[in-house]
Amino acid sequence: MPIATPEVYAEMLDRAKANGFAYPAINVTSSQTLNAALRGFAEAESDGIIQVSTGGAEYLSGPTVKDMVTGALALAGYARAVADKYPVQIALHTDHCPKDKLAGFVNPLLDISRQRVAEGKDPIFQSHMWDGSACPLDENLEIARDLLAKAREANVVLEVEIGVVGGEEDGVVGEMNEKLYSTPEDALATAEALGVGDQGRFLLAATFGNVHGVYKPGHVKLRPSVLKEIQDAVGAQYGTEKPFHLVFHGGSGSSLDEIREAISYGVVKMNIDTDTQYAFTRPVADHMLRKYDGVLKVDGDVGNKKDYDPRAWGKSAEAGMAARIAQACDDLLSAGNKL
Ligand SMILES: O=C(CO)COP(=O)(O)O
Ligand SMILES: O=C[C@H](O)COP(=O)(O)O
Ligand SMILES: [Zn+2]
Ligand SMILES: [Zn+2]
Repeated sequence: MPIATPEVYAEMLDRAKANGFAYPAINVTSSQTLNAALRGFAEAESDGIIQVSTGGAEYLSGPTVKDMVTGALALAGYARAVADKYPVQIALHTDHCPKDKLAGFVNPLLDISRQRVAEGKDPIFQSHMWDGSACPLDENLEIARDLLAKAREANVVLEVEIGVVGGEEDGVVGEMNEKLYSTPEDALATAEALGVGDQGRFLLAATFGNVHGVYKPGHVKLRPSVLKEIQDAVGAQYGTEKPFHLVFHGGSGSSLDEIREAISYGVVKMNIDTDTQYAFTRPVADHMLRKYDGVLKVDGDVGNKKDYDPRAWGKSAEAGMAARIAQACDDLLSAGNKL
């Protein structure tokens, strides 16, 4: 299938909310992890979302080049070419973009998409995330308002974050405090600033103890009921049930109960990175340890080209990651549910 058009993406998101399921949103950083994600979605017969972080985009441009726009465009171009071969709908998204990176990432990408849409083409990415969680809420929402207007012109969905996601993001470890839980007041302010879909389509990452990375139990507690409080408060004010399309960050390591409860409150997208990173690398570790005398030139020997060919371990890595994604599709009830 071609990459989801804005119309198809809108239908995907609305179907998920109406039918009580969510899409895994998988972070990718290379053609291999992208191919693994496509394979995982196809094997689960699930539509899905593939996303790239600012660090991922920088890496994709070449680790010495470090240009986020170049890397993001390269990833999208590659995805557009290969996604055609899979029987599922895939939307492309860019992950957390803080204020100091807007000018070098989301703004130029939105400009390119606006230009394309003016020429009658589809946008490059179907959605972008603005992460204003480090700003005061007023400023976060003011920037979100501007971006939502630009995104609307580009036929792009905007994801915004209220509250804070803990753990690691681009190597920076965030604080663990009460800000990890969004409040109904934050959500009401969001609806006031951005509407409830009438000023342009947006996704809301309202936090409920979400953390990037996987930690030992007891670190922070996920409280999905925070999402219900938010939907109920804003729903009562605007006379709609579950007004927000919600995003669950830090999906790795979450229990099935937490996931299913969150979905029941209107989560339509769950981000997964750490678990799929591990699922990719685990088979590589196995390969290197089992075949160390093939991948290394031990004691002056010549090694084994068949073992150190990057495709040999790359294929196992991709299979491992694809299986974890198929698992996520089962957990999120998107498996077997494609458009
Ligand atoms: O939220 C995420 C990306 O935005 C992913 O979080 P995890 O790495 O904890 O799965
Ligand atoms: O933001 C969280 C995702 O796990 C992306 O991670 P990254 O910023 O290290 O690419
Ligand atoms: Zn954040
Ligand atoms: Zn996140």
